[in-house]
Amino acid sequence: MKVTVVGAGAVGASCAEYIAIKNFASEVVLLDIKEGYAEGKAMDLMQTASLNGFDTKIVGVTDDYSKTAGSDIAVITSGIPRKPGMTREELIGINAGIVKTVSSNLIKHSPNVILIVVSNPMDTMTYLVHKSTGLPKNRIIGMGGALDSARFKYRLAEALEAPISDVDGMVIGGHSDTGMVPLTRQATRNSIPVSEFLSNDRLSQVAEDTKVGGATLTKLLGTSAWYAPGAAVSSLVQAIACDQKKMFPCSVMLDGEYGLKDICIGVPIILGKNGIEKIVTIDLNDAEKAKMQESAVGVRATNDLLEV
Ligand SMILES: NC(=O)c1ccc[n+]([C@@H]2O[C@H](COP(=O)([O-])OP(=O)(O)OC[C@H]3O[C@@H](n4cnc5c(N)ncnc54)[C@H](O)[C@@H]3O)[C@@H](O)[C@H]2O)c1
Ligand SMILES: O=C(O)C[C@H](O)C(=O)O
Repeated sequence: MKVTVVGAGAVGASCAEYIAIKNFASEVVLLDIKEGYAEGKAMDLMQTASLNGFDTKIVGVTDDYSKTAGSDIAVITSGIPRKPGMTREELIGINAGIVKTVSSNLIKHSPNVILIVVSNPMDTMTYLVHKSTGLPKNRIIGMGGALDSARFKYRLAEALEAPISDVDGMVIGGHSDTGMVPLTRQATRNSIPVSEFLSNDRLSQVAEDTKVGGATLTKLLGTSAWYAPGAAVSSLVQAIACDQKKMFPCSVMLDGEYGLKDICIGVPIILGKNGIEKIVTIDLNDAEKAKMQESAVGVRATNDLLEV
């Protein structure tokens, strides 16, 4: 199993590290445009192999796509991150051009590749990859919901004063400060609805903290987060590589599901060796449906800024 990660910055390197530590891939190619940068990150990571006990070979290259040839899965993290006070949507001007070029280069050398889009604004970048590459829709997956759901579980566990392993929950909708839809009604602690333990106000607070999870970290760090994003991407890569048929909310092209068409937005999917094995439709109540539609309006407004 060969995996390419484009962008050897914070998220790309973290993602490569988690993939290696999980030890399911034979090779990870890390590619960056900055001369020597990916080579340096790859060498540093390889020097952790004997300490962390993995056999995955990590190779770094500077903008040489021939080294990515035959990749089964490629992750696109190239582009700029936001600074405190910015929205993800403000990154579109620079990142759209980068994501378009990178996805085209990847496909030239790996025609059967499954692409995972991470660069922000992620839902719109995923849409752009669909429109510019024409790849079958099962092979283009945007990563956002897996991360947002991990943050939701963190906030739920905090509110419940429970271990995170007791908690389950999912975030659907757009990967933006206002567009996320944390499914508080369906969240559970050991299969018991969390509403049995938390007041409506506390649950609303959990949802709001989840939605601004990325912005909160950006304010603290001066740039956006990388550990949880890297771990989330590595989980998606593993689900595909190991044909796990696991469910994650991901940004995928919809064709009528959830009443939406011609948009990439976060919904639950089953991930396996073919990429998207299935889009899962869950029963939402009227309030949740309205939030999803509102989220879609936001994503479409950003899509409208694309020149495709
Ligand atoms: N979807 C998500 O959940 C999620 C989570 C975290 C970060 N992000 C996004 O991921 C992106 C990367 O974040 P980061 O913190 O790793 O940024 P970073 O600046 O640390 O790394 C980005 C890297 O991309 C490289 N790059 C730029 N143009 C390139 C090109 N044409 N080809 C190859 N490499 C190129 C840069 O040299 C840099 O090393 C940002 O857009 C950020 O907003 C998304
Ligand atoms: O917040 C960001 O800009 C990066 C990423 O989308 C995140 O949620 O951490």
